[in-house]
Amino acid sequence: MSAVAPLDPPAFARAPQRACHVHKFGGSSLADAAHIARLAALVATDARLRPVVVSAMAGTTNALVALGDAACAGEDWKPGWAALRTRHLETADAFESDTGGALHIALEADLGVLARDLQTLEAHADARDDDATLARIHGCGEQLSSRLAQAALGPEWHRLDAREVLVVHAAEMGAVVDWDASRAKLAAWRLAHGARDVVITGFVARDADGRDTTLGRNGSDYSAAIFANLFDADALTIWTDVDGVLSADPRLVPDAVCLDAMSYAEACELAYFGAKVLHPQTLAPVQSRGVPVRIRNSRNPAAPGTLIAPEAAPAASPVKGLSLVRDVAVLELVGNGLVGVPGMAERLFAALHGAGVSVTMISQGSSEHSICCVVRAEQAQRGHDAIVEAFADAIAEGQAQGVAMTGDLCVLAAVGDGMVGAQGVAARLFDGLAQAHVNIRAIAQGASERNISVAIAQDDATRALRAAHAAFWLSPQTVSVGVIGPGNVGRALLAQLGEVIPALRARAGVDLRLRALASGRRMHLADAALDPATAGTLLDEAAAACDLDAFAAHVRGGHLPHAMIVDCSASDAVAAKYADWLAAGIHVVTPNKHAGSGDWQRYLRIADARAQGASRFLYEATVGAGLPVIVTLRNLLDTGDSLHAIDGMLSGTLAWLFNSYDGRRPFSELVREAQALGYTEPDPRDDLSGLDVARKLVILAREAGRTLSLDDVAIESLVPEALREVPLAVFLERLRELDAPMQARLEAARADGCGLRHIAHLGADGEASVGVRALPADHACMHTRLTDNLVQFTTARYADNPLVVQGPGAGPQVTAAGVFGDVLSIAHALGARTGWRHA
Ligand SMILES: NC(=O)C1=CN([C@@H]2O[C@H](COP(=O)(O)OP(=O)(O)OC[C@H]3O[C@@H](n4cnc5c(N)ncnc54)[C@H](O)[C@@H]3O)[C@@H](O)[C@H]2O)C=CC1
Ligand SMILES: N[C@@H](CC=O)C(=O)O
Repeated sequence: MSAVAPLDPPAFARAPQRACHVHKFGGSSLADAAHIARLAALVATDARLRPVVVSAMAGTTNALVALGDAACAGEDWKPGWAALRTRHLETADAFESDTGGALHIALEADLGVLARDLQTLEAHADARDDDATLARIHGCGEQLSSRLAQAALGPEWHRLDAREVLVVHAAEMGAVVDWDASRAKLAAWRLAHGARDVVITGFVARDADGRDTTLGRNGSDYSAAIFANLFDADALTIWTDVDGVLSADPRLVPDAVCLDAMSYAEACELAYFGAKVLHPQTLAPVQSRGVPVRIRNSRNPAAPGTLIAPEAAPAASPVKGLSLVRDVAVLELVGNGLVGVPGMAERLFAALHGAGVSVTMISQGSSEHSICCVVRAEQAQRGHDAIVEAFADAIAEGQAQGVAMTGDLCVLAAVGDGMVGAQGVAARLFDGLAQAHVNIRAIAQGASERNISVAIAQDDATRALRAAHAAFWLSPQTVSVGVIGPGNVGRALLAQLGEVIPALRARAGVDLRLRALASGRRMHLADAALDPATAGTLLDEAAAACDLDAFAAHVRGGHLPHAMIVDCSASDAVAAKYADWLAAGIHVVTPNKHAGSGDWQRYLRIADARAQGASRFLYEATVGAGLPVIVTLRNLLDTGDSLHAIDGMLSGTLAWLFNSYDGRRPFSELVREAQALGYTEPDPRDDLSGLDVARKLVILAREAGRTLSLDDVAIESLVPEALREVPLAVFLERLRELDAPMQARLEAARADGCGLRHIAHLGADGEASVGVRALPADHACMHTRLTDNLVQFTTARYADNPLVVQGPGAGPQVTAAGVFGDVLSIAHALGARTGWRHA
């Protein structure tokens, strides 16, 4: 009997009439009659010899295990048996017309055997020790499903009960195939049945004494690989319900990608580390012959799937997949007396072996002061006690300090052939985990370099997996974005994002993903990226009530490396959240002036929070909309200049009003038009009262290091006293009350040869004022157009001829562009990350 698949099978078994392609269908591909019919259609197009290996119908094996347990416990198994019977017979109805009743008869016969076995277990306690009976019960699902598949495939197809040919024996590491015996039996079977296509039961086999057995849970994949070897197949396709092998568990990592190809070694590493690629044993029978295995989706046959072959072409990322083993514990033997003493490791692992404890990961520092290993949580106490016993003498004599056991851990493994000889891969992994604030408890990498494993707290598992995935598969400039306030500016920003995001991703690697949107009343949170162009429609009555904390938690808590909130509201309540968001590592961008000009203590808290969260707060659009006003001032100061004064026009609305107002149209009519054009604040009184300009002046003064507050600004308001406190709607109704005073003011200015402009001034001594001024025709501010802002910086360097920034200072499009500019300058700065290269 040979444990390893022989490379040279007997000649009679090696003489295929035509090329051979083994197909294996899992339970999900046999869920019902429609699936089974699809199975038949999928193999129909294959011109090669087609051995088809089937699992039981989805859920059947679990049901059979439960029936066996019930019978052993003397419980009533009949309702469960009847349900299985009904399911299979009803499925058979879809195919029965083709087989003239034979199918039902055959199924009833299998179900009869099942019932008899269950009865035996129920009635005879001593029969419960008979593994063969249980194996027959557990493997009954494949008997039934193979009959259904055969009926769907057609009368020219054979059916092979694998127990007739497959001989195995149980071993510590699972079922071992007796290749010579199996090959001889299959050859005899084929001689008797001809070289026709054949449906084969997966999972089941017999031992050398002819007793029924199984290949263990998920053994159908193993069956398929064994038959691919026995049939000398050129290819094996495993049909399942996913498009192929993914880079990580998609339930935990929404960005997991389907891999085109991987090597046998990579597939084995991932399988051992919990990724549901293939049963760990599966590859051995095909590996010895170099048979390529393709994992495909029977529900989406158009997808090419994942090819597993001896070698895989290098991929973009050196790491091919990430997997998690949950519920593990670290056992650590510590002792000064262990240093340099041969045999300590041997004693420890012998103790674990003796206790039947399997070791998942091993790590020992070169100091030899401690040895630690990771074991399954349910075996941890047993392992701990075994090590304590094995080292009882050393512990008693003080040479070993004892054995520490740390539970609630999991192991995250990064796997890939591309890691071999590559520098910087571990750095990238650890950097990703550090950015996600994940603490690493133990590290292991074998000399094969195909696998780096880290033990981490179980609570960190999802965050760690996402961070590691992002580190290898996502651009470092991938940002989870939440937008607040889809009004004039917010809507324009969403439209601009919608137009530019694809090009940004392709050209610059900047991957902005809109995952949350909120108005004052509603919010919509999404895991996958929303289309910014249409996202506004999601804030209908069905959307959730707006909760800014939940909003921020969602934006931050995603699977993406960075988070950013763009506040396009004019709300002080939203601005009050910035410090918390920044401290939590969320970048904030806004045209909202409340934070920059509001309470001084809050302003200071925001500055502290930026440092605490290593996050950025940009607000260029708060002054001059899309104009580079704040950045100009910052550059002047950062390069050592000192500010003397700021003068000019800081309101787009008031600029447009006074540029347009010549007395022919009432002032109130122009105010309504400015509002309709999106120039005004949500409440136009903020503009007319001078408050909006005062806010901008405070923002600039603070940028220059001054502790100015709104109360320090002398503000002239254009809003009559009687209209200052009334509701907005009433104010708008009574807007005409502005007309007479404004007409009088214009006429007085004209009488002096002047025109009207709204002017802001910040002086060297901190004096600040905003209000309407009558200016001569040759004044620079009289040569502005439409919504032009004109900001004049008088500084030490620009003392005689001030530096001027001029251009449109209001309007949704230009403001949104200013906001977008801030978003991009943050995203671009996120670029640098540890690279890798091959030695
Ligand atoms: N319109 C312009 O030309 C410029 C505007 N800005 C600033 O941009 C911001 C937005 O201006 P507009 O779009 O014109 O105003 P808008 O009134 O059209 O839009 C404001 C949006 O904020 C939302 N909102 C209000 N309170 C909220 C809250 N508590 N939580 C969440 N969302 C809330 C509203 O539902 C609305 O969607 C303001 O802060 C404004 O000062 C800055 C520069 C120029
Ligand atoms: N309403 C403001 C908009 C920009 O801050 C203005 O008119 O300037």
